[in-house]
Amino acid sequence: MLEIRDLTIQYEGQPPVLEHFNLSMKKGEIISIAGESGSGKTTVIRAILGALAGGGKITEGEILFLGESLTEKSPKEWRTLRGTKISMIFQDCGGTLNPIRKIGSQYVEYICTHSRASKQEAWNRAVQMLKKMHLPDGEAVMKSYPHQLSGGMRQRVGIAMAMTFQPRLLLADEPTSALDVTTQARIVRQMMELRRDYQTGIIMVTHNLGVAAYMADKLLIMQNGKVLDQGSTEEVLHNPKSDYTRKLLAAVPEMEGARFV
Ligand SMILES: Nc1ncnc2c1ncn2[C@@H]1O[C@H](COP(=O)(O)OP(=O)(O)OP(=O)(O)O)[C@@H](O)[C@H]1O
Repeated sequence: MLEIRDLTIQYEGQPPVLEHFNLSMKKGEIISIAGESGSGKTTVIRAILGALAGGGKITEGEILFLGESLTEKSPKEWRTLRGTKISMIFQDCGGTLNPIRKIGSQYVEYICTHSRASKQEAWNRAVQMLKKMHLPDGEAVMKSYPHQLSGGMRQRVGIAMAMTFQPRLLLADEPTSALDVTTQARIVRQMMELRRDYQTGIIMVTHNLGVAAYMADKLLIMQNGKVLDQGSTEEVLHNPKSDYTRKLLAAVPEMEGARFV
């Protein structure tokens, strides 16, 4: 479904921040990218999204999604893909909601921008998605302002929005890092339910190897723009090739059972 070949990315006037990056992803797969701050994790997913920050450029390589080259797409074509076939969630999706507008009006607008749904259809669709994310009273959430919800609830609204069009690929940048452990665990389980129900593939960037180990089929460990370890989660956890991965693993206090940090 997604093939990244030999991808190299540079920000203006700097040496490459990502070098010869490769990744192959099947439908419905969950891939985690872990590694220290500044290793290039966010750059990878922003490149897939066609939204590299300030002056970031792909200088080599290509990204193929559903057999088509993304790197050859115009910004307009890329925008069409975003929000329907490829979606993204952030560390604090709630923070991207407008604080002075109710969730309902923002969610309905989002659906109407990306489809031909009427406002009523969009409202119903939104409530249904909120229910899917186990928000107890979707109607009440729709009538709330973002600040009236907890961080975990806002994050679930963000994930519900991102999943509305049942994208083939969900890019998640530290989706649980800002939350307490119990809420993290709940959101991790809910993301896995979404994969099960919609066969959405997920690429998740995380500092948290516990979350990565629990969720991912494949694991990539990065440092300084390079991939040090890559393979099935089992393989990387039990037979790491690099000293850096071994060090990261030794620093995870507990990875079994329901503990994610
Ligand atoms: N807009 C930018 N302009 C210049 N350099 C940038 C920009 N964004 C990122 N970089 C550089 O690219 C490198 C990789 O950054 P990136 O954000 O991809 O790392 P990361 O692994 O996601 O880190 P973190 O875990 O802190 O988010 C870093 O050296 C960073 O300084």
